[in-house]
Amino acid sequence: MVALKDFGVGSKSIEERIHEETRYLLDFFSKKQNSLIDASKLFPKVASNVVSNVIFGERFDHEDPDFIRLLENVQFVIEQNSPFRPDNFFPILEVFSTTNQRQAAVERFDEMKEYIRRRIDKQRQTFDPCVIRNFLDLYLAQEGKQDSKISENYLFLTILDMYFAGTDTTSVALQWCMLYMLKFPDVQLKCRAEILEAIGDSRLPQLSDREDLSYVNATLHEIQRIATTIPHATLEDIYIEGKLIPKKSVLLCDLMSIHLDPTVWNEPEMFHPERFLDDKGHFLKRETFCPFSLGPRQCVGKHLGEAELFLFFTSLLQRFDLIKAYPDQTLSTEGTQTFVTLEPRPFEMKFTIRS
Ligand code: HEM
Repeated sequence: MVALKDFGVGSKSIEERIHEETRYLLDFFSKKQNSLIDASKLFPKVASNVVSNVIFGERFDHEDPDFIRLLENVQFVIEQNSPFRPDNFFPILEVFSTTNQRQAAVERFDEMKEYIRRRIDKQRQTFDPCVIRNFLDLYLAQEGKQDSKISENYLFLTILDMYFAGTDTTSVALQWCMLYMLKFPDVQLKCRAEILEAIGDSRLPQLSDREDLSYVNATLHEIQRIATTIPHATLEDIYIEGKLIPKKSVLLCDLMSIHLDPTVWNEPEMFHPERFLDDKGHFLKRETFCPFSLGPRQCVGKHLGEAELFLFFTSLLQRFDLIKAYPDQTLSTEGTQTFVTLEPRPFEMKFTIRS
């Protein structure tokens, strides 16, 4: 995980990996002009494909049966082990969970392991220790060494963790981005104007463009004030302000209490990208903005997540008008707390090539 902290693992940069997925998306939306798109179905595949690219060194076609099965298995195993299952809160309910379910989770996990094992074997044939191409190569590079830190089981669990932590969070953040652009077309116009002025439309946006896009940056930060949370478990009894938190408790950090604190933010319920701009219109960093949490256990995928949001958001606005599915469509900005993230209510939208 430490090696992955900036996800610059391998010969391809984060930017190249995200650009590969971006090109697919741009092509997909160009072909689907004026069709209704359900963002909640598309963006999980987009986000997990970037994770796939980090792990396996290449993206999958969205219809590839191996990719679909891999995602189904990841989802199934995660749901079976979720700290949010009712039987985690009320252990008595465990008597109702069937052996079949547990057995099915074990079988899915084994199937996934088998798939990853096949990929490792395939990769072994072209492996060159001097050229680390992706996460699996990192594993191959230290396989069999005496001081090796990654066992095969650790590798499987880490891959599961990456799909789990890197899919829902990024996909939900992208869905919020779309929703806010539909809801606030004036902000959408301002973002696009800034993108076209700084970059034009003959090349894809790059991470180095970030400093020239203060308003876009401010808008992304403002959208991300609607935060996501991911749980931790305590390894031992701990005391916080005299209160005992017993060993093995699942802890959630309520980031929204920081992002919506009226003593910190003026009218926190209002969508107002300008709060992240200074008097001169330059991007303004705010210490109380922490969608990736804080401290040693903050999100290890922070740089990857930020890069994905920036590159997908700017590339889509550069090419397309994001428009409501129906002119009188009402869009709620109230979220639903599902699993670990606050998701927008399902909505459809259209992408038309910029007028
Ligand atoms: C917009 C996108 C993302 C957001 C908002 C986000 C947010 C978070 C948050 C709030 C945490 C909990 C930190 C804590 O409890 O202190 C977390 C943990 C984590 N995230 Fe992310 N994340 C995003 C993308 C990603 C990506 C793309 C990956 C990797 C592929 C990733 C991997 C992880 C992992 C492995 C952890 C657990 C870290 C630990 O427990 O030490 N995240 N993330």
